[in-house]
Amino acid sequence: MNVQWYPGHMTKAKRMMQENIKLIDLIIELLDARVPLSSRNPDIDELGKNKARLILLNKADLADERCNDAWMEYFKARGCFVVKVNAKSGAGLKQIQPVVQEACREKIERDRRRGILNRPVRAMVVGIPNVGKSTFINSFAGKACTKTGNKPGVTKGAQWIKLNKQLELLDTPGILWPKFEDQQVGMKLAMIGSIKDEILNTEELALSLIRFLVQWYPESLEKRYTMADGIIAGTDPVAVLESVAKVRGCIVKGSQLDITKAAGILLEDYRSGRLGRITLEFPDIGNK
Ligand SMILES: Nc1nc2c(ncn2[C@@H]2O[C@H](COP(=O)(O)OP(=O)(O)OP(=O)(O)O)[C@@H](O)[C@H]2O)c(=O)[nH]1
Repeated sequence: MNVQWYPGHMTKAKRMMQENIKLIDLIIELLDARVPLSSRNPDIDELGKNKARLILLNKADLADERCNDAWMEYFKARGCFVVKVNAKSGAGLKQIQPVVQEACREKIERDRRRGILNRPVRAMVVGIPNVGKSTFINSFAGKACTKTGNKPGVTKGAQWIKLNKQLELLDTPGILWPKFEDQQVGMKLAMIGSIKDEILNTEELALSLIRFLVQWYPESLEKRYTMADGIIAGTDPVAVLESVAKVRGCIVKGSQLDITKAAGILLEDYRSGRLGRITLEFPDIGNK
């Protein structure tokens, strides 16, 4: 499956980010905890060089907790500051502030040496579409925050959300487009729902997901669809998808199975977490 999307907006978004990056001290990079490598755009390393960086493993509630811990270790071992969060419920957000202080220690000390005291750290949230940037900004900023509006010397239109005395957030997140050179990356991003289904072959995608689940999380299929003995063990993904269609009553024209509908149901069950907490890539063995 050849996954391509959004080509027209990329240049504009990148230019906006380049402008905004000049204004900030810290980049808060959101990754999807289910696909931390595939949801990462390496351009950020170039765009954000000389800036402090904090990685947030978002949607941690949808990912396998053991894998979350392994990914935390992976990023820490590479010298990154990392926190796992659920931007939707707010879980993990309290741990961010102290890590921000730590990530920006150099800047804070530099300010102090120059006699600048208490200048807040300015941060920008970046990430691929649908990773949870707006949700994060809203829940992290909460209700108590105030928008500080335009400031002199700052690009017109840049709005800052004052979170507390130590931290201000740019209210417009930076959108990074994922890299599709590797088709596996495109597939995984499609599985988590970051690519519009209209441009995909959902049956092919569902079959790929089934192949993965049969290998790594067979119990998730057994539990959700109470499948007959042997279907999952048989490892024929088509048989599994047909079984989903039967269990969910996806029938057309009297008795024919509606495989497209079953594929949609399976993908939605995965994306929403109804299949359980499932991570699609793991640090030790790469493409799981
Ligand atoms: N389960 C879960 N869902 C989340 C989490 N964070 C965000 N979401 C959901 O993910 C979807 C996308 O979130 P957004 O905040 O719109 O993502 P975005 O990165 O701003 O998206 P773009 O505007 O497309 O760039 C929404 O349905 C959110 O409710 C999370 O931590 N856990």
